[in-house]
Parts: sequence; structure tokens; C-alpha cells
Amino acid sequence: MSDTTAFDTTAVDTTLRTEGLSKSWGAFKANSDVSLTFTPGARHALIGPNGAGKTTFINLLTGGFAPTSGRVFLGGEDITGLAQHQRVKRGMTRTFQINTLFAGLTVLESVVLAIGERRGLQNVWWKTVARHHDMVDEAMALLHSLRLADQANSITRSMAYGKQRLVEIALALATQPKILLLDEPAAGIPQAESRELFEVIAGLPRDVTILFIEHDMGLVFKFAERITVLVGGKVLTEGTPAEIAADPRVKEVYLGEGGHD
Ligand SMILES: Nc1ncnc2c1ncn2[C@@H]1O[C@H](COP(=O)(O)OP(=O)(O)OP(=O)(O)O)[C@@H](O)[C@H]1O
Repeated sequence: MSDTTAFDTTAVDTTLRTEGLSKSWGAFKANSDVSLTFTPGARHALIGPNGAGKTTFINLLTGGFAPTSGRVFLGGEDITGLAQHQRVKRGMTRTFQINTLFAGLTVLESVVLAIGERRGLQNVWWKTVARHHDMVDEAMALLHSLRLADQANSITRSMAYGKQRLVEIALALATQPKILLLDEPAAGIPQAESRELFEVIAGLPRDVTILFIEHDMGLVFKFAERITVLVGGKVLTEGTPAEIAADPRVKEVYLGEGGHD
């Protein structure tokens, strides 16, 4: 992709790392001693059977849950104790739900508002925000990169579900993340749309590290460059798609579950 004007390209250390991250509810351990490193620019998938603890792990990264023990580091900084918005400010974002956010606005209005929020203009309504032409330009550049420019004036609520997912990603990118966390971005959308969605995700600039949870193994093996397998809250293994595909323990987990291909 040539157009990277909407993204922060500063060469800082954006490595995301967890150290012994654990989360328990009573005696139940949803995540146990998870130590992972996500290198800058990675397209990294987190897979595992239902209930393996994948969403819990994402919540521990974003600050949605406080860990029972362990630490999260971003670019060498210990961010374990930070609130969610402080992590967003440092460059770690997950997708927003447009079903509840901005649903009656157009795509462009929504993205401009998200950019305005990043710039500390959260109480300014659309008509005022629209006077900030640079924000409209930034929003349009972002929409071009996501193949959404021709739908800039569509009401998000009226769009195909797959396109709405892309708008959610646009809103997340408006925060200029270094790390983008996607929890089943293709869930509930038709297969043709999910492939297009992942093609767009894969084409995002390399200064955005992407960690995604996905159950569709076709999408995982096509788009991930590194895969971590979680089972019962623990890391079973991590490797390249070829290494994971050849690992008999991974096959056993999925054959045993029978729910996924
Ligand atoms: N707030 C909570 N309180 C108690 N238990 C929880 C809570 N959140 C999740 N769990 C439990 O933790 C386990 C892991 O859940 P999690 O959603 O992280 O799994 P997952 O791998 O994302 O599953 P799926 O693929 O089905 O989405 C599940 O057994 C779930 O019931």
C-alpha cells in the first residue's frame, strides 16, 4: 500500500509482550502463565477451542480485565496497571462496536469524530468537526486504505455487515494504533465478505501490528504469519503456519473438539 498518511510511522519500539499472565475466577483459571511476544508488524493469530481463554487474553491486554498475576509490556514499558484509555493513548486498540457507537451517522462522520476524539475534541459535534478539513482528509485517506472511500457517505447501520466490520476497523485505526487487536472480526459475515475483510486487514501498513482471534482455519492459515495455540488457558504451542499445521498436538485438540475444520 502506498498511502500511509493516516498512520504514525515513527520508528519506536512497539513490541507487545506478556510475562506469566494469568487470570482466575475463583478456582477457575481462564489464563495460566501466558508469556508471549508480538513483534512489530506481525500478523499474529491466536487460536484454540471454545473456552480456551482467547478473549480473556485480549481483555488482559487491553485492560478490560486486571490479571490475577503477570505483566504486560508495550515497547518496554510495564502497562499492567494502566486504564484502557491510557493503553489506547500508548497505541493499543481493539475494534469498537458500531452497533452501539455512531450507528446513525455516515461512515465519514463516524471516522472524523473518532479522529476528533483522538485529538481531544470529543465534545465537538459533527458540523464543527467538519470545518477541520485536515481531519476530513485524514479520514478519507483511511477510508481509501480500507476500500471504503466510495461508501463514505453511507449510513453505517444500512451497510452490509462485512462493511460495518471494516468501519469498526476504521474507527480503531483512527486512534493511530501500533497494535490492533481483532476478536473474531469475520464472525457472522458471509464467507466471500470475510475473505475480503481479511485481505484488507492483511494489506494494512506494516507499522501496525495485528493480533487476531479467528475460528475459521482457512482464514487463519491464509493470513497469519505466526500462530499461537491456546488450550485450557495455557499456551500449547506457537509457530509459523507450517509448523502449527504439522503439529500433531494441534490436530488432536481440533479433532477432539470436532467443532472446527
Ligand atoms: N467474567 C467472567 N467470569 C467468569 N468466567 C469467565 C468470565 N469471562 C470468561 N469466563 C470463562 O473463561 C473461559 C474462557 O473464556 P474466553 O471467552 O476467554 O474463551 P475463548 O477462547 O475466547 O472462547 P470462544 O472461542 O468460545 O470465544 C470460559 O470458560 C468462560 O466461561
